[in-house]
Amino acid sequence: MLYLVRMDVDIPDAVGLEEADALKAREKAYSQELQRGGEWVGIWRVVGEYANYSLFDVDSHDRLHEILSNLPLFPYMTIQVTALATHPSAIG
Ligand SMILES: O=C(O)CC1=CCC(=O)O1
Repeated sequence: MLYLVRMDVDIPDAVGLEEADALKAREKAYSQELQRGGEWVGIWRVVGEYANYSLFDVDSHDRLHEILSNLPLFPYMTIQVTALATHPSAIG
């Protein structure tokens, strides 16, 4: 099942630079592990924003929720999920 996910990140100043850097490093490692495993198909920066669009290929809504809710930056994100179905004009 394919999902297009937009993540907007807003880390409050109260978190502090050191903690924010640690969270970002954990986020990167977590993301890259899931990319290597094939569930996180790709990630793109939204130009000019602290946000990304990501494509996930996972078995269930529950699995996507598990992945997203375990993101180290999850407490500081607004997340929008769009489930994708096959378009009738798609050739592949
Ligand atoms: O920087 C972001 O957009 C947040 C993020 C999600 C996965 C990752 O590595 O960074």
